[in-house]
Amino acid sequence: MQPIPDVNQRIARISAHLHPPKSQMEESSALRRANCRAKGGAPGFKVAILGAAGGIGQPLAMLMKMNPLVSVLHLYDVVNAPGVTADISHMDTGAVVRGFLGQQQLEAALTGMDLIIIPAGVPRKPGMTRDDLFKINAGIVRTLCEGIAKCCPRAIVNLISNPVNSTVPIAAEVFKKAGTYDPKRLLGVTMLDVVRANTFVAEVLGLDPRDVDVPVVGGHAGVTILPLLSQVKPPSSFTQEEISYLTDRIQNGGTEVVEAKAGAGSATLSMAYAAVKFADACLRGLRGDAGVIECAFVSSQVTELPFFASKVRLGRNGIEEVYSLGPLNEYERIGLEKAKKELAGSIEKGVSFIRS
Ligand SMILES: NC(=O)C1=CN([C@@H]2O[C@H](COP(=O)(O)OP(=O)(O)OC[C@H]3O[C@@H](n4cnc5c(N)ncnc54)[C@H](O)[C@@H]3O)[C@@H](O)[C@H]2O)C=CC1
Ligand SMILES: O=C([O-])CC(=O)C(=O)O
Repeated sequence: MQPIPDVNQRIARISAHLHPPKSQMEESSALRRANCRAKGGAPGFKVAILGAAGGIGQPLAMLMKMNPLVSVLHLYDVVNAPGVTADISHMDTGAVVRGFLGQQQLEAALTGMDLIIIPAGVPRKPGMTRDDLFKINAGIVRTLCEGIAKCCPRAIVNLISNPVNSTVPIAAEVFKKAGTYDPKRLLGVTMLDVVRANTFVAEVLGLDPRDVDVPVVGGHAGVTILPLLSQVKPPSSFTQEEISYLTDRIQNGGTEVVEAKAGAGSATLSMAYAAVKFADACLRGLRGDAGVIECAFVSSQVTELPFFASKVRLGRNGIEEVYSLGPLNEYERIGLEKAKKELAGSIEKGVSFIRS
């Protein structure tokens, strides 16, 4: 049982809350309250979301607040972070929530974190490719990663901002430049491709999606998204028509949502779900759980390309093992060649953004 604080201590605490020092007065009341409630020593991991007020960021923050592995949740954005923080902080779950607004609070948001999740940046509108986002998102990712290199270089980074095929190489180059790069700790989030593949394959097979596991390799844009239907669990066979339909639907799942939202953005809710599924796997790995395996876009020797998405085993140091692709059929081998060709250009574009 917690010891009951004596009356003087309680009055002092209430007084500090009502009359905070000037620096705290200048912060929003949401930040002040979250700070008052900080528990410090609670078990669990410290997680920061960068871009927490956005379409993905908000449901992601809500779901991470519900995750029992999280003890501290930092919500950073360049707009509306105090509002989202005040809102999320009222949920009666364990994690202590703190908000951080604007570049001048980035370092405070990052310091001490175990896991950083980055959904910051602009989304697509109909007619755009993910690569069309490079112009704006490349600079955003660079700035945020410079902060990570300075304040929490040992944190695991889950990068969601598009184009993932280029933003992950950008992050790697920023970390290399700062002398902090650890390829085991940088993961591009491709989980939504797996989530979609499980859903669409389950629909075709008449199964519960929770019982289906589809490896999706390559990258996270169009033909670089390569579902390996020959390796679906439970083992299943498909007609050529089903294979063409499923491959096309999985590769264009993002565009399906962008078009349905008709200018109001891209996938946010399914992405938040996928991001939490992936972050939870990273945290279970950090905790030391055995056999945590998910697909992600990572530094890789599986092909001749420096980055590639495939199954990885997550552990106390981030990525413990990157798995090879396993046996591919002829259709998948052709798909792999197409994927590699496009990926090579996207990776190079990211690398040269920092080097040149
Ligand atoms: N990897 C994946 O599977 C997926 C990736 N995405 C990508 O995620 C990104 C975010 O998408 P949405 O949340 O829908 O966009 P959004 O526009 O709703 O939210 C983005 C948030 O980032 C914030 N932001 C902008 N610059 C920032 C900076 N310098 N520092 C911190 N925060 C900053 C904005 O203020 C905004 O709150 C997009 O690039 C999108 O393409 C989206 C879906 C799936
Ligand atoms: O399609 C987009 O622009 C967003 C995204 O990456 C996805 O939903 O897979």
